[in-house]
Amino acid sequence: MTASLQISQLQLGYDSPEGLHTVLQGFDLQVPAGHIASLLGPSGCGKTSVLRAIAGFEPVRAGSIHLGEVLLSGPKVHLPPEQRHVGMMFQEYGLFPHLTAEQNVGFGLRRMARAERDRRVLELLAVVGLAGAGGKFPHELSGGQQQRIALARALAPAPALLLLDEPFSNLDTATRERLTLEVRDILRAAGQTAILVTHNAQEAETMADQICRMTPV
Ligand SMILES: Nc1ncnc2c1ncn2[C@@H]1O[C@H](COP(=O)(O)OP(=O)(O)OP(=O)(O)O)[C@@H](O)[C@H]1O
Repeated sequence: MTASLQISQLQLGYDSPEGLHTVLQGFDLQVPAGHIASLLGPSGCGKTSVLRAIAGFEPVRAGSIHLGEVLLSGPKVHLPPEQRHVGMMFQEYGLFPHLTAEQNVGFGLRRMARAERDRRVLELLAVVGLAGAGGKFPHELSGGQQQRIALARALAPAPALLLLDEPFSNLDTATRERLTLEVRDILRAAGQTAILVTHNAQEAETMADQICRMTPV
């Protein structure tokens, strides 16, 4: 079930030989359930680090991350990534090349009963407008189609929150603009809470209900 996100006074950093390299400090973000938020800012300001922290791949140095009522990360709390109900979609599509489109979409549903999984995969392929492409391999699909399959795969387990890290940056301008609108409509129709990372202001304005402008610390 889709959920709200609350990030309070988040601090993130990396250990270096000179000590802690702080990337982010006192960062707050509230995203109501069903909203699309965008993190917008120049390279290196910490956008990807915030997503990694939400997904559970980065420890938080201070502050907290709640998804609905659940504390994902906080002082002495770190829920493992697989227990967070957070989905992800990245710029490299990340599709498995040896699996068909429908096998890719069904990848996160392996624990479901076969019939239910098949039904969900067909439903998601239809949602992203690729109902007839389930048997194709990634190399038989265009970049835009691959990205739509990646979106279907990310949505299939019905994550509470979907993270999108520059998902359109490898695409040509026309495909990128079309897909931005399509993905926005799909997320809105699903009532999916989502966070989009981008350094493209126009993309952020097209997709998002709210924009969080970030600057390097
Ligand atoms: N694993 C790591 N170890 C050390 N430093 C890191 C690591 N990952 C990121 N950083 C540093 O953290 C800062 C923020 O990086 P991050 O990737 O979050 O920025 P970004 O805003 O997403 O940038 P971009 O738009 O280029 O992807 C940068 O200074 C980067 O060098």
